[in-house]
Amino acid sequence: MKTAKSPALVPVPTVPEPDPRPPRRLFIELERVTVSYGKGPSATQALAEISLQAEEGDFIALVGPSGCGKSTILKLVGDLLKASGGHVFVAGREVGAQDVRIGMAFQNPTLLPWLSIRDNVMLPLKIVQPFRAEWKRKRHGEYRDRAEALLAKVGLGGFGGKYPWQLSGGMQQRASLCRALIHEPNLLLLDEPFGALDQFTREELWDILQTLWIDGKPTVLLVTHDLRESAFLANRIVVMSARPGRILVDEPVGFARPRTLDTTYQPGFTNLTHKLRTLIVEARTAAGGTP
Ligand SMILES: Nc1ncnc2c1ncn2[C@@H]1O[C@H](COP(=O)(O)OP(=O)(O)OP(=O)(O)O)[C@@H](O)[C@H]1O
Repeated sequence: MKTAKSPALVPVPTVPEPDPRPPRRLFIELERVTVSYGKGPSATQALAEISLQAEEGDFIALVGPSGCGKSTILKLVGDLLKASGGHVFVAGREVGAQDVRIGMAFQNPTLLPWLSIRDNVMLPLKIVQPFRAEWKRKRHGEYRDRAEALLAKVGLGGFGGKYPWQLSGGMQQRASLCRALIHEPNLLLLDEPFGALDQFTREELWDILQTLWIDGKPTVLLVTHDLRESAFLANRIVVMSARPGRILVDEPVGFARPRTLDTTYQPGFTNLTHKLRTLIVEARTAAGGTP
């Protein structure tokens, strides 16, 4: 008598599940870019030929020896500097050809001393379209509420009416982060934003920045000398050689989000920061610097 074959024994062809995530767009592309400052024999070659790509929503940390051209890359992508050679594309067009909403923060919070914290934070809404068109109508209502909500998110609820000089350095830097993010930028350029802060405040701000990035998913380029900071925040760490800067390593960082300070004590984390440190020490030594 024939018995029916157990269906479990028949191999079922598997069709791959469609990936529910939309494909990510290439957002930044540096194609064989070089930069020299000045001309003739006194010119400084800041960047050797470099190529770098970032997808929409990437969080990339740029690390490397002092003077290797990290800030130069931010200036190129922010259209504050023209490349000497090669091409810089942002949002699919040559940089500058298309309006991209950019937020920036630097080591020095650069808040305007004659404006309240709230007015400092609202500044991009006064300047950047499409917000600018509605500035007069919304500055005392919706925009003010938006600034207050963001300030509350970084622990500055109730400080909107104060002036920069009434706040500590860490509080000013929080406000400067709010100003960088109030207009919901697609691109966030951060140049050592926590470099002048003590370790505890810095770690608090990592957490805040991570939350803001998870919420808004801007593409971020972060310049930092703090390797723990780079490994805590970034999903890719780009290590550069000494000047003229080249890209030595493009290291993916896969720790689960949200990362916490506990993440920084895991062996994988310390191994990564150790590896980065070794690379940078080697790069400095190769360039004749102190190991
Ligand atoms: N406007 C300028 N004119 C001349 N040289 C410049 C100018 N800006 C930068 N440089 C030089 O170009 C090189 C790269 O500078 P950049 O600021 O990009 O480096 P960096 O890696 O961000 O440095 P750091 O880590 O010390 O902040 C440095 O040697 C710097 O002295």
